[in-house]
Amino acid sequence: MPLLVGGGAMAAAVLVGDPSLFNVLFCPPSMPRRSLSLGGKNLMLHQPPKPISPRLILCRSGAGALDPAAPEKEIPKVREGGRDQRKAVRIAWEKLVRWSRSWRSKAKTDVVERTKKVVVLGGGSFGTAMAAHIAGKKAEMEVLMLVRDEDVCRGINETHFNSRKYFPNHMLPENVFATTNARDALLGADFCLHVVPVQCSSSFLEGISQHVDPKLPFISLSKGLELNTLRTMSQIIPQALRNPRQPFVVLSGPSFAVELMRKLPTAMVVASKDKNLAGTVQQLLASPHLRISSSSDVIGVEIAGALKNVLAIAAGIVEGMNLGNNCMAALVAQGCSEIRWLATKMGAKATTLTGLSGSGDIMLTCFVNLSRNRTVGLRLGSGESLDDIISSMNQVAEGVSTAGAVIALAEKYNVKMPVLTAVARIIDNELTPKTAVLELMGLPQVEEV
Ligand SMILES: NC(=O)c1ccc[n+]([C@@H]2O[C@H](COP(=O)([O-])OP(=O)(O)OC[C@H]3O[C@@H](n4cnc5c(N)ncnc54)[C@H](O)[C@@H]3O)[C@@H](O)[C@H]2O)c1
Ligand SMILES: O=P(O)(O)OC[C@H](O)CO
Repeated sequence: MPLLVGGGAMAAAVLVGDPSLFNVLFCPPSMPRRSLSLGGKNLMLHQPPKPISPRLILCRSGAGALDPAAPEKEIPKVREGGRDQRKAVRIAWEKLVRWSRSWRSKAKTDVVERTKKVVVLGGGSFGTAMAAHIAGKKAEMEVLMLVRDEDVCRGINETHFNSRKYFPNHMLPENVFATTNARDALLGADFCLHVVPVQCSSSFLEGISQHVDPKLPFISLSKGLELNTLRTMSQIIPQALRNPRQPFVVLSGPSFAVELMRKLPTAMVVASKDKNLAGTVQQLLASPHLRISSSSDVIGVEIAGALKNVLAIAAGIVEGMNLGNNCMAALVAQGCSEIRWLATKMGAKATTLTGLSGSGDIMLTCFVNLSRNRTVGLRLGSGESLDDIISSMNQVAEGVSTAGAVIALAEKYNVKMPVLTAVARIIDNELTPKTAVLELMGLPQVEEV
């Protein structure tokens, strides 16, 4: 693949046709160059001295890629440089390793040691993946999933698979069990993971509240806003349980269930008003393939997690309409600003919005086809009706309901949110994707804020 040199060439490549035909790179003037005429324009070209391939950086991928026992492929040297420079880099790396080791030596492990039982509310895609993750931390720990479906329950207990809709190829650890009985599920639990879709969480929790210990810490993984009340999970859970003091943390960030299940490296954030509880849950969940940061910004993490699903629908629409990469980048950047405008007015910290639960999850959900919200958008953009899309899906896409709630919140906090409002209008079938794009492109050209 030829390599285009310099900004002029890059602009020219875009003008003359398909930029994907080129490796585009800025090179030092000392590199040998040749010129080429392309589409009537003279471009400077050269072949790279060595092939530059992502494979040199990402040697291995997939499940088990982090297994320390697996043989390491030799990484070819791709960078020339003086001995002093290499030494400086090595020293910087060694400093990082020492710092990391001293942290790890101080890290507490008592939470996992003293945890005997974890209950997981919700037997869907993410509930199953998180149950498997926690069970993998200690074989003696009981991880009990509360599910609705008797068949799913039997499948998990008898075959160790949740294969009816999810993960037919992933055997669950032996210490994962299931029940349909809320009392049995909650009895004696040390922690509770809440992984039920937002719109049905309140009624579900009201139905089981008599079995919930008022001191049981709730870890919420559900991402969304309740449609009519505009509540987040940190409001829904204590209200449904009629206990304003129910210990609560929210866990969010870029994390597709299937990748967690495959033990691929993942990073998330826990947020709680109770710093000790955030630290405790961090310890409970962190593993060699799951990094957990902590935060006190509950509203920031919740709003970012809820709104990224609506933005992912917008990104899918752009993809479905084949509007190109420029459009996608512009849309996602605008969406990030809209999320920041609303979230900061609601009290979120700007740093949260550029962290894992904000930018991290926005990148994952807007750009990766595994996202169900993006898939809804993609199908809307390709001309399918929302009813057809929803009736053919067997998993939740939280952004569909959250879209309506966002617009009500935007009004309440007096924030203009053109992209997210357009998504809500498309979902309400009041605007076609095409008209929405034309209207968004016609908005006043304003100063960037
Ligand atoms: N799947 C992921 O990769 C992922 C990652 C991070 C967060 N989440 C969040 O986790 C939450 C759950 O997502 P999921 O992927 O597990 O969804 P899912 O559609 O795979 O499963 C939903 C589960 O909730 C149960 N459920 C549905 N309605 C219910 C009701 N009325 N009462 C009780 N249970 C009910 C279903 O039986 C099912 O077990 C969502 O808020 C989602 O945004 C999902
Ligand atoms: O499949 P989605 O769109 O619900 O996204 C799943 C997770 O939220 C990704 O972090």
